[in-house]
Order: sequence, then structure tokens, then C-alpha cells
Amino acid sequence: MSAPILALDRVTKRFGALEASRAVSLDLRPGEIHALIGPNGAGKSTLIAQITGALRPDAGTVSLEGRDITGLPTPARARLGLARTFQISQLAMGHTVLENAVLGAQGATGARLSLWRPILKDAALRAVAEAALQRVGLAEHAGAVTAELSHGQRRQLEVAVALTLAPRLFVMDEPMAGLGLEGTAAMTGLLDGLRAEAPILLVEHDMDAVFALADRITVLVAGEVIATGAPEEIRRNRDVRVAYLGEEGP
Ligand SMILES: Nc1ncnc2c1ncn2[C@@H]1O[C@H](COP(=O)(O)OP(=O)(O)OP(=O)(O)O)[C@@H](O)[C@H]1O
Repeated sequence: MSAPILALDRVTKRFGALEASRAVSLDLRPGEIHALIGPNGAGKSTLIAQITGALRPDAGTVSLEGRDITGLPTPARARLGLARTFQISQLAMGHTVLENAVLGAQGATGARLSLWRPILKDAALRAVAEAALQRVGLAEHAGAVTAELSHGQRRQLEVAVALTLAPRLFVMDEPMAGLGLEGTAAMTGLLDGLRAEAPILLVEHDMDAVFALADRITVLVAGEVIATGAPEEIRRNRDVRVAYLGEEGP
């Protein structure tokens, strides 16, 4: 088995008396999509925040390619290749699609983010940004103002921005949220191909997408991992069916 890109070892986070993460261990291996699912309040966002650096665990470790990053701030993690997409858009709506991608690429260099420098004149950044837009199918919209994009296209642009980091892994927070059938199909196709470039830790409520895409699924309930396995194992797992998917299963 290849060494994991990301590894969580007994990560624990408390909010007062509530244990939002209870000794959670999981890993993300090269080439895989690993979905993290669980009912509302299960602790998915809390766990993502500890992976990306927004929250510090009370106990346990987060490692990236064998390096303990538990104490590293978010920008340092991004520079190590941890790319995340957000549930709520972080895009600059008044700027063009290309400008957003270039800003992402600029962030990856660690340079101070500036909306005022003529960033589009930086040929290297621009090349990275254009390649990312091409990859997600937005090349012909490069000059469009981001606010004019459809919701699905904005989600694709978020993936393009993440791609400009030359990521070692993606952490994706509900990439299908708000997408219609067509948008979901397009995003599913995009993620399916992206796993070859960098593995994806996928938090997603759309179970059809999860079961179509995931190589492995981890089920979180009340802060605790109740099962990890291939989609078929998870579908059959009795604890999962009772606790989360409902007795009937998907
Ligand atoms: N900053 C905080 N302070 C106190 N409690 C919190 C905080 N953040 C989250 N919680 C609690 O921790 C638990 C886990 O919440 P979390 O948002 O991680 O779940 P989730 O699985 O992401 O839910 P959803 O699917 O609804 O986004 C919940 O009971 C929540 O109320």
C-alpha cells in the first residue's frame, strides 16, 4: 500500500463538554477519492477545519506526506500543497475569471495578495492560471466577470483556483451543493479525472455523487468514525445503515 498523503491520528476536538472530533483517524492515499460523510452535526466541518488549519486539535496529529503539520497555520499548509475548496464561495465576484485564477496562483507563491498590481502581466502566473482554467473547462470564459458565471461554473472556477496551487491533495467541502443535475454531472466528471493529479478528501451530502466517485468512504457520527471502507462495504454496513443511511439504505 502506498504511503498516505494525508494522515489523521486520533484527532480530538472539544467545544466545552461536546466532543466534536473523537479520536478520529483516517488517511488519504495517492490517486483516491476518500469521501467523508455523516449526518448534520456529525463533525465533518470541524474535522476539515483541523485539516486546513482553521482549528487546532486538542489532541492527535495531522500529517502531510509524513510531516506533522498539526501546528502549522493555514497559509503554510497551502504552500505545502493542501488545496481546499469552500462551501461558501471565496471568489472575487467583480473580477474576471482569469484574474481569480491568477490571484490563486499568486497566493500559492506566498507573495502578498494584491488586487492592485497588474497581475495579469506576470507571464508565469498567467500560464499557471490559464492551464488551470483549461483543465476545468473554463478557458473560453477567461475574460468573463465572475459574477456573470452560472453557479456550476463558479464551482469549476473554485476548483481551478485550487489547481493553481499545484496541490498534493484537495480538500473539497460540498462541491455539488446547489448544482442541478447537469452541474453535478459535470463536477462529477471533473473530480473523477482530478484524482489522478492529486487525491481528494470529499465532504459531500449528495450520496449519488459520493457512491459514484469514492474509492473509500469514512462515516462520521457524533464526532466518531463508525466505519471506513469501499462504497459496497459501507452500503452493507449495518451500523451505517442504522445510524446514517436509514434502514433501507441508498
Ligand atoms: N465553534 C464551535 N463552538 C461550539 N460548538 C461547535 C463549534 N463548531 C461546531 N460545533 C458543534 O460541533 C458539532 C459538529 O459540528 P460540525 O459543523 O463540524 O458538523 P458537520 O458534520 O459539519 O455538520 P453539517 O453537515 O451540518 O455541516 C455540532 O454539534 C456543532 O454544533
